[in-house]
Amino acid sequence: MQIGSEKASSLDLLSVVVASLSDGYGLDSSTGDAFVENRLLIAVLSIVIVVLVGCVAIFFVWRLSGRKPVEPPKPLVVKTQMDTKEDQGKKKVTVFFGTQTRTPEGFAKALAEEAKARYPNAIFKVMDIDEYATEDDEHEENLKKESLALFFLATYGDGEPTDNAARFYKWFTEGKERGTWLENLQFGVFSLGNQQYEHFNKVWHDEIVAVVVDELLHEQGI
Ligand SMILES: Cc1cc2nc3c(=O)[nH]c(=O)nc-3n(C[C@H](O)[C@H](O)[C@H](O)COP(=O)(O)O)c2cc1C
Repeated sequence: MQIGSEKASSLDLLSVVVASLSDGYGLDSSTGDAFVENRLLIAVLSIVIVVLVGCVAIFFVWRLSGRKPVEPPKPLVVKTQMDTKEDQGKKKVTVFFGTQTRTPEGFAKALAEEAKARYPNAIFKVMDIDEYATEDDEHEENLKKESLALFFLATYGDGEPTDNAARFYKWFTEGKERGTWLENLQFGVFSLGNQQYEHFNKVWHDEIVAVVVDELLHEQGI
């Protein structure tokens, strides 16, 4: 079988090898050169591919090792105890939430986070209003120590407070005879409701849950 010495393809080489095996022919010198050249080419290509694969692998390892592990969101620390030493002298803000399915809690936490970033010298506590006091007397005792309180209160049922705010609401609205005792308290009340409800943000006497709290805070604070 004749094979051009200059341009022997892999196919040609293969057929020579097969022929030499079956017919006992040996490779002539030119075919041998082409074979050596192709082997060299394959070896170079193999090295290039191995180097490329290695580079890609090193790149991915480097990317993965450089990437910071995803940190879970830090829970907002809810302080229930009085000031620690480092807190003393700082403005204290308590953000209460009255909620059924946590929407007001989300707002309260978002506000506290934003405010913390803006006012690093203030201390923000986010508080489930139901956990503010175990006994009714504690409500008064604790509220007297507040200087700035924010309330996020949702309206439910026929314009009623949420379950977790019911106890505070009852205590607060039934204690009108307390007179003026919150004069040092600055406060803000945010009402959460839905206009699609007949009693949009309303309780008896056409008052809003949050408005009731707001009005009473005014009454008892001024
Ligand atoms: C069963 C139910 C009753 C509600 N009743 C009232 C209502 O009487 N007046 C009102 O303004 N909003 C009402 N809302 C709307 C909620 O106050 C509002 O969706 C609020 O954001 C819910 O907060 P949450 O995450 O604490 O449930 C009611 C919602 C539900 C699901």
